Amino acid sequence: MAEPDILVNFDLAPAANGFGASSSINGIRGGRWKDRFRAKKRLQNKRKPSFLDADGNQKSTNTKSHSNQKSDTPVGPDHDRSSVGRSKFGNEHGGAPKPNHDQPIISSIFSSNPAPVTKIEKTGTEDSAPAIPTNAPLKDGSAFSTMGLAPALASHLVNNMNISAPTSIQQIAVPQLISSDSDAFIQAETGSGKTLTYLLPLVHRIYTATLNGDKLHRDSGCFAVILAPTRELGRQIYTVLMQLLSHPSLHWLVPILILGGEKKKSEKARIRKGGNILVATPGRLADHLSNTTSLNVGLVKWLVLDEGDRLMELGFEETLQQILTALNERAQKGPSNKSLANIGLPDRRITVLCSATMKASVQKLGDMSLKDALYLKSNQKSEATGDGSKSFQAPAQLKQAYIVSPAKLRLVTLAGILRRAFIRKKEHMKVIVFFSCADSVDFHYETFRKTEDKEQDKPVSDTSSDEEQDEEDESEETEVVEVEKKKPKRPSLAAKSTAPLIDPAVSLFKLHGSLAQHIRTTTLNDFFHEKDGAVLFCTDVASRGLDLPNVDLVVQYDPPYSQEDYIHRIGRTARAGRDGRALLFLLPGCEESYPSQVLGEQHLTRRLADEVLKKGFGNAPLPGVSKNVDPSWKRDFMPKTSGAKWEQEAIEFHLDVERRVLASDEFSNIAKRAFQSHIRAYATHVAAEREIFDIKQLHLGHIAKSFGLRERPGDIKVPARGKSGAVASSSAKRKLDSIDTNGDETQETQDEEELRKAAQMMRKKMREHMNIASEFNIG
Ligand SMILES: Nc1ncnc2c1ncn2[C@@H]1O[C@H](COP(=O)(O)OP(=O)(O)OP(=O)(O)O)[C@@H](O)[C@H]1O
Repeated sequence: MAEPDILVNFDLAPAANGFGASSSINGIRGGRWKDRFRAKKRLQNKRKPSFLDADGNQKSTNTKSHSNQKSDTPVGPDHDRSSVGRSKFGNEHGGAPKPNHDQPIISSIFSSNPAPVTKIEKTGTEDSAPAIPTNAPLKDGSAFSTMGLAPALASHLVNNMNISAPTSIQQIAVPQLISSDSDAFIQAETGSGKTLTYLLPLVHRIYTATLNGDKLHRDSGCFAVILAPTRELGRQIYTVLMQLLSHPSLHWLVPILILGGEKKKSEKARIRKGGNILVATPGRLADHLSNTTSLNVGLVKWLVLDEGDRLMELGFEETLQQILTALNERAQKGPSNKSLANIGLPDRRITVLCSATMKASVQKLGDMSLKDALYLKSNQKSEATGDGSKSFQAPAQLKQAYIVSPAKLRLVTLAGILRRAFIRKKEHMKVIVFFSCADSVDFHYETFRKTEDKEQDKPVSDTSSDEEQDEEDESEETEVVEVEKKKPKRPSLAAKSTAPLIDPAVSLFKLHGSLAQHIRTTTLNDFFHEKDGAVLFCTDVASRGLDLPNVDLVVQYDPPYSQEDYIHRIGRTARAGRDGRALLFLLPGCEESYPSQVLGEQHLTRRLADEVLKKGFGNAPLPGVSKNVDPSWKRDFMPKTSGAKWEQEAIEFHLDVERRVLASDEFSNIAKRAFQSHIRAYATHVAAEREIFDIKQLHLGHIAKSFGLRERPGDIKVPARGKSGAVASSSAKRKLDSIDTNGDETQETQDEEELRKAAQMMRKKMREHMNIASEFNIG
């Protein structure tokens, strides 16, 4: 955990006069923990009591004047202090102050914010002309009918699927995969139609094989296996496959979908009936290969590994190896149906690996599964790079931007962006916002849906984990696509609400790996079909492969964990030649180097935080924000600002969230969990990026503020999961306490060596926390 900040946030006696500090220690306010650490040491040596300012910064007590103090705690001494949430810093009688950790920290979101460290050279506007799309269907006269596809299939695409011309990768790869029996690695931009790129050749070849030989049936055997890393992606591939197979000449070809989280019994029944193309997640397929004798894979001629790098990242390497071994063993026994030999299917099993990005894990998977593979790559040139040679290029028409927002302004900035987005364009518009962890998704969902209406959707229960890890759980009432069609109508189980704080007409959804599978499925389905404006708050569970229509904007509220994740997240917009915008949130300071150091190949423009807030809050009053905030609150806690309407509106918005957190144990617990998980997730950035996402630079007080929390970070008691309302003493808090009170760790020296050791120790502790994967709810 981010103990460094806690070093100064703990166990420091408040000042005799809560408003008495005119300056921070040695002029240091906020800033790096190291500086505050040193300041604290110096102060301890002088044995002077000190206290925290409203932002969790340390203040000395040796001055009574507060004339120079920036109005962080705009609370006058004569104000009534009895209300919940009022500041009670100080001791009116001037006696020795006692630490009072029960008191919340009240501060303005607009004060004490660190300024950006980089110069603003070029700012972006939302209205500049889009570049020529690089993942669009070709307009050079290319047609599916000239690519070697069976005429029935080519006309089916045009007439029934509304797909008239191939994309660049389709034009390159489809003919090669039709004519060659080589393995292949397909790499092309997000949204460039890779799914059809591998489905078309294999469906074509199975189809033409049946023209040459006996009619095949669903129980003739399985010819192709397609593996997807997530259930959502598996379902999506299955849907595209169903559309392709809906052609009358292909009705006999039966696809089967087998996914983690689904009922194994019903899957077994479907496998027994037979199917020719299997779409699966790896864990569940491996399970069936071991336990379902009726699964006939002796004839498998294609193995497709979609989102190959993600399959590896999720730890499926061993499972994939098992699958490959099982397929090899059964193939060696020869086709189980002799009459199928020599009908035109490939002699050997073809493996196709697919990804929008190329990284070491994909290469490893390639080494494991491919032999003399063709490397099939889109040759669409990006204006940005000119030669199309970059391996991490986003579609050229996708407008990428970033915003440097101080921690305390993050929440209102997000609100401003979302409001603005729907003021500009309402109908059909969809926005996806990525968060680092499930708890943060939950908090922001609760924040923006702002229900005081008890009838509104209840919090959804957390019953299953991300991806496939909970595949053994058969207790869930989940259905596969075939069954869904027959279900009687019932109220949707989607994690969906209205979003009055954005726009009353906008629907808000949330998606993460801790939601039960049936809720995930329904949520995605409802978001997909939403006709009006919609916002999806999600984790990276929605970053790969998902093809959701009309997504105009992708916001990365928390930065991604790798360059590849960045590309995949933003790739949820600007698909198949459409426009799209992406916005990345960064904190002032070392994070500002992220675009140049990590995303060098991308072209991000910078948007100004002030501009965003002005646009989001400057027009109409927020419809959902309570205007019944106690006027004395406003008097006490709304600092003197420039007086601009947008500032006042933003402050009202934030105060309203804080008020709701204070007023509800349930919401407060959600906020605390989110804060804790957010910090922990932050510490999991890859080692190479740790200087950019440096946990030691985080100002925990400010981060807590962005979760509507007023407690000092070290006083935040994170409730035990699952026991609503019950607040358990968090282990994190104990550990943090021990850092502050353990003399071995804090008393001795002020020199650099000591500091270095402290930093090392804290990093180690962080890693220990991080290893307890279940403790923080990422996914
Ligand atoms: N030739 C085409 N013309 C128009 N639309 C197409 C064409 N091919 C595919 N599409 C559409 O483009 C969208 C993206 O396709 P797909 O999901 O296969 O992309 P992808 O390259 O796999 O993306 P990602 O890398 O994000 O997984 C889908 O809506 C699909 O229907």
